[in-house]
Amino acid sequence: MCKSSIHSFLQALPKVEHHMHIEGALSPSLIFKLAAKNGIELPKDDSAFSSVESLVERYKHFTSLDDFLHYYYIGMSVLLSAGDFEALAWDYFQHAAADGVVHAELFYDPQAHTSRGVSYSTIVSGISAARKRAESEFGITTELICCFLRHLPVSDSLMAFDSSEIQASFKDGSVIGIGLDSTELDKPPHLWKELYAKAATQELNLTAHAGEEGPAEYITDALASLHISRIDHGVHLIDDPELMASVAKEGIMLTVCPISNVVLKCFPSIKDVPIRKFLDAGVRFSINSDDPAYFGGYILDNYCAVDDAFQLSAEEWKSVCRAAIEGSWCSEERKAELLERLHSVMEHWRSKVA
Ligand code: HPA
Ligand SMILES: [Zn+2]
Repeated sequence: MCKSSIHSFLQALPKVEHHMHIEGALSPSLIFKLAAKNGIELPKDDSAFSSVESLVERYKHFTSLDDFLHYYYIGMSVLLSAGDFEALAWDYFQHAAADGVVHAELFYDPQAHTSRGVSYSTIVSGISAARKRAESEFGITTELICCFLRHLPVSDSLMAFDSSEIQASFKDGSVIGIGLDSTELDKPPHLWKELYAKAATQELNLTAHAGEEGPAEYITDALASLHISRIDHGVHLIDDPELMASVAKEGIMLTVCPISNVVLKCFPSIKDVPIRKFLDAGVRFSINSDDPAYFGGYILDNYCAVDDAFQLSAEEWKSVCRAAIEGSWCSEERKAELLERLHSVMEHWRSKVA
């Protein structure tokens, strides 16, 4: 962890989170609690589910994205009622508030719940109750991004997208964009071209996971076929200097998740995550937690890990935070407030170190 004065500076920075799966905030203790409450039997043939401690231990040994996703989908099987989703989201917002998050754009995976018989309104109403409370108690503003699952047939995504409940949540503004997540290898982005074309006609914001485990070509493909304005992860951009220069020039933001990348074996250590290379190449990025309850770190842990590995200057941290605010999908008024807040934190920091 970082030294205490740097830590307090990083804590105070007004953080925006763009890459945070709400189901990835489901802690082992909440999994066991909700499983007991809801009478859900966790797998008996996997000793990882013997106790909270054994599950925490298993999470330290993920071998790949798909190895993690196996546990991610079992974990979320305990979520049944709106109250369960509210408890999950509230757990996240308490961490977010402590870490200095001021605005969060949260992913959720409706297909993973509706396929288990949980209604869409149960998911969204539970998360919304926690969102309202986070805004009134912590001043954290939030948006929702509906993610579609790549391990399922494309036709499933199209059916979900067209469902009256999901359409209603786009129309009433409670959900502002779509994303694409889950298994990446052998699932090239262009397969979801029709889904993204439909979403574009509804003026939804568009993002997709690309170049996490998959190659840089998937980033090219996602930009060309899906017309996304952000790239989730996108770290394999580093393998294609020409593409990197074009992403920098276009100002397309990557939502980078350093601890996730190390835990899921995309890179051997945080030092290998191309943070410094992106800074040098002028690639915009935000720093995010992805699935903090599975990866052992919330957003501030990610900021601290990056600082430990790369020793960013205060000005570099300011530019990371500014890019994150500017790359958000909130109102221009909210962005202006957040930029003002960033300015105040920087002034305060400079007066302390002067
Ligand atoms: O990092 C991720 N990648 C793909 N799908 C996911 N679903 C949750 N987290 C992830
Ligand atoms: Zn993700």
